[in-house]
Amino acid sequence: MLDMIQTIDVGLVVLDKNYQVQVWNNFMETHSGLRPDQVQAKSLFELFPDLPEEWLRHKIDSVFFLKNRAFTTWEQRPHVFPFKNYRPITGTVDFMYQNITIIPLTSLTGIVTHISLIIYDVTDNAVNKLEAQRVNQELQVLSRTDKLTQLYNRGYWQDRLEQEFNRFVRNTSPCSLVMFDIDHFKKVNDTYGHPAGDKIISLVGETLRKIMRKTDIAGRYGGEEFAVILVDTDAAHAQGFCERLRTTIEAIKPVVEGIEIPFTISLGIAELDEQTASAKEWLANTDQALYQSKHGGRNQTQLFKAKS
Ligand SMILES: Nc1nc2c(ncn2[C@@H]2O[C@H](COP(=O)(O)OP(=O)(O)OP(=O)(O)O)[C@@H](O)[C@H]2O)c(=O)[nH]1
Repeated sequence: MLDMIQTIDVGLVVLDKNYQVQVWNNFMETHSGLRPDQVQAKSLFELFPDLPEEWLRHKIDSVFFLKNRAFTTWEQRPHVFPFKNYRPITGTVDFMYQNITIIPLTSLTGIVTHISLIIYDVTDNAVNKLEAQRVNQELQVLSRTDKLTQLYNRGYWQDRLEQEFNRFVRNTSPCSLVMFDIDHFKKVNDTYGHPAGDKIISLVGETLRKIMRKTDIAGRYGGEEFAVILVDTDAAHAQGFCERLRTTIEAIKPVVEGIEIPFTISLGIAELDEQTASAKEWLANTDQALYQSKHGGRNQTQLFKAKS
């Protein structure tokens, strides 16, 4: 029995009521560097001052008291014992991830005199799961990002528009929607080529990201059309934002492959109000304001006004 306990590939520690070590198997010796005779009858917390003492005492005490098993997982606490990780495949992490089971050891008279800690090395599982989570998160970001501008793509942005509309219905803090479009962009493509056009689109995305607030929700709505939800912003402040964006873009005069390509944008704004029945209507109102800017001579901002 003792031979078996010594050679199994999990850690086994038996503690008495004073947290003093009674059994310390090979696994524990190998990973801690402490021989059984060095730990025998010594308090676990003196041997390992870095252990999460209060938390572990609480767990162990409840096993003594309730006579039930307790478990801790690496998701709650990556490791309890600070053992180094030597596994070849998951060698990128420094510490061994651990799951621990705490088992009450009952005497013939039914009293819990000792508890046993079983320590499982779950580094491979943990690292694989963390890696899968990281990749999923990355995929999620990629699936909602427009490659050229690093803004949200149309699909994701439209979901956010619906969300903001529903939020407004609940708490009515002001919210404005801006749509804008690069003026005479067909001419830019036709004159300087599609790659130059792409550079201009990406430059607009970059400028927008610099000017907007972190809480604003910006997307590339179409080819050379952009949309921004200005959270907590009324029409007057949205107008200030639009003019800042418009004049900044007008002043850029980018040079693409040695040629200066000045360009401008036209913008439309609609502040959300109680008369707006849906996100779709909000978008249509904003588009109408943008249309007025185009027809008013471009390079300007127009505000949607509901017909009275
Ligand atoms: N380079 C590039 N061009 C695009 C992209 N998406 C759409 N376009 C082009 O954008 C142009 C849009 O042209 P129009 O809708 O006629 O509008 P416009 O020329 O900007 O004129 P106004 O909007 O009326 O000022 C078309 O030539 C499209 O081919 C893109 O991703 N890259």
